[in-house]
Amino acid sequence: MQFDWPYLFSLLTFADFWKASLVVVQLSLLTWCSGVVLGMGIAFARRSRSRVLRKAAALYIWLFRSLPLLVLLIFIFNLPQMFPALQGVLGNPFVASAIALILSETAYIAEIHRGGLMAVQKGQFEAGKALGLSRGRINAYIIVPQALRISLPTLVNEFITIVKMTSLVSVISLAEILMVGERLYTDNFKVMETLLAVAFYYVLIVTVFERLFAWLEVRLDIQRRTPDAIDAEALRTTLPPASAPSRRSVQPSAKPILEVNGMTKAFDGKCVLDGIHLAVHPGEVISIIGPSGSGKTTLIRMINGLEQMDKGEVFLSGRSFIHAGQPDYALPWRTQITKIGMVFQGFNLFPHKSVIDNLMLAPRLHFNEDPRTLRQHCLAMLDKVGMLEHAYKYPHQLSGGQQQRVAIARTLVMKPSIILFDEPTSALDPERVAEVLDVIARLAQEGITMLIVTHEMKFAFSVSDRVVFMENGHIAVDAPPAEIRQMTGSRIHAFVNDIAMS
Ligand SMILES: Nc1ncnc2c1ncn2[C@@H]1O[C@H](COP(=O)(O)OP(=O)(O)OP(=O)(O)O)[C@@H](O)[C@H]1O
Repeated sequence: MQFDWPYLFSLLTFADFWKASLVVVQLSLLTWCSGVVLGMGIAFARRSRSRVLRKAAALYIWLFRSLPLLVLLIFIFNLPQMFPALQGVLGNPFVASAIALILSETAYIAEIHRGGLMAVQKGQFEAGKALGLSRGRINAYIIVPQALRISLPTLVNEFITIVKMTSLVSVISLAEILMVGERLYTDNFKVMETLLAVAFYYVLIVTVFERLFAWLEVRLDIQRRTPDAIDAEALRTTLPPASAPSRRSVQPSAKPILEVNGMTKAFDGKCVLDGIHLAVHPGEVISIIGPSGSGKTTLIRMINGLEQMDKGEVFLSGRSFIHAGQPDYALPWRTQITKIGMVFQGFNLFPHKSVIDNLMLAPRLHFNEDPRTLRQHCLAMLDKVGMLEHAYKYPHQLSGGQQQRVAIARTLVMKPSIILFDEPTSALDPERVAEVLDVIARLAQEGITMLIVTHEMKFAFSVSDRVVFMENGHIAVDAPPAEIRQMTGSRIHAFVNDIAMS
């Protein structure tokens, strides 16, 4: 039998094929979009703390990944035999196909999302939590956008798989591309010509969508973005005047702004903090030093609820803030957390947001401030840490020291009563350490209350009102630097000298 080229070319303009292509596109998009949304729900359920939810999600994924799509399609299309009331809905092959495809694809896409969610660094959630954002907002604004960006290539791949899988729905008589072809070649026996036309339509759909998604990937790729140029000098003149640095005035007699009472914590049965008591007064700068593993970071993380304590309580401005056994996101914590700022060792900037958006995210969600005023305030804080000209860059376009200065500005825009610093310079190259320490020293001069975990002894002794020396989960020394300098022959003296020599 001769290959019929004119017949093949005529099929490229055959109306039924174009209509069937539209059905394939509609069905694929509906399946993919529903799968992306529902799959995210299942992925979260899979990571939920609720055992029931975790089990239910795992069961769903196991079941619908095990069932062949063909079996599912025929089963759903024939369900009205058991439940005649469903005939009105499932009697429509498009609806039955969509339901079967969505049920099946959601299971696969949920696992893709789970991979994406797992790839987002834990510090991102903690940064959101430290900024007082609810779990839902952290997920919506910080975690999910990053997870989707990570999974996009795999999700696109899944879309293409869906397009090809739609050919199976011909089994329940939906007029998609393969079905149109089958009808033709069973009439005229021109199998090769017809199947080539069928292939053409699938390749065309896949190519169009591949191009579309490739364009989307480029648009979403922040690595390719060049930041808008900024005239920092001109911008500075539009900013609200920086408040004149208030001379530091520590009032030891005033009520503590932060009080830690009997804080105790064990990890895997090993006591890491053993009944810590600490009072921080307004305007005070306290450095926490001590050997590795003495519990400094754990202490600071428990003060703002990033880690749960076993015993004890934290008071903020005289009010109970966190206590042992308190559920995560309990009300007192929720309402007061923005008063405590946190600067992390690893910066934890949001990589999918520009510098200015990193600063604006939390205040925009917390405070009912006019967006223009808020933006000006954020720019002023960037100016304060010497980062104004970098306002429209992304975190990956900054050095470590610059990222840490942005992280400090992000904390300052929340107008906290006290800022906790967890080894703010430990992740920096030696030549970048000074620029961050300078910023912290300036904040100290302005009278901002600070609790700083640090290994920078010279800095700690020069800016602090008190130095707290921790050892084996205890506070071994809590005294002004001048007093500590007199403690020759003591353990802290030896420790400080050791660090200074190293
Ligand atoms: N999530 C955790 N699970 C188990 N053990 C932990 C956890 N976090 C901290 N620890 C342990 O608690 C102890 C204190 O850790 P922590 O990070 O508070 O010490 P640190 O004084 O800050 O040390 P470094 O100066 O090295 O950062 C260490 O022995 C550490 O291994």
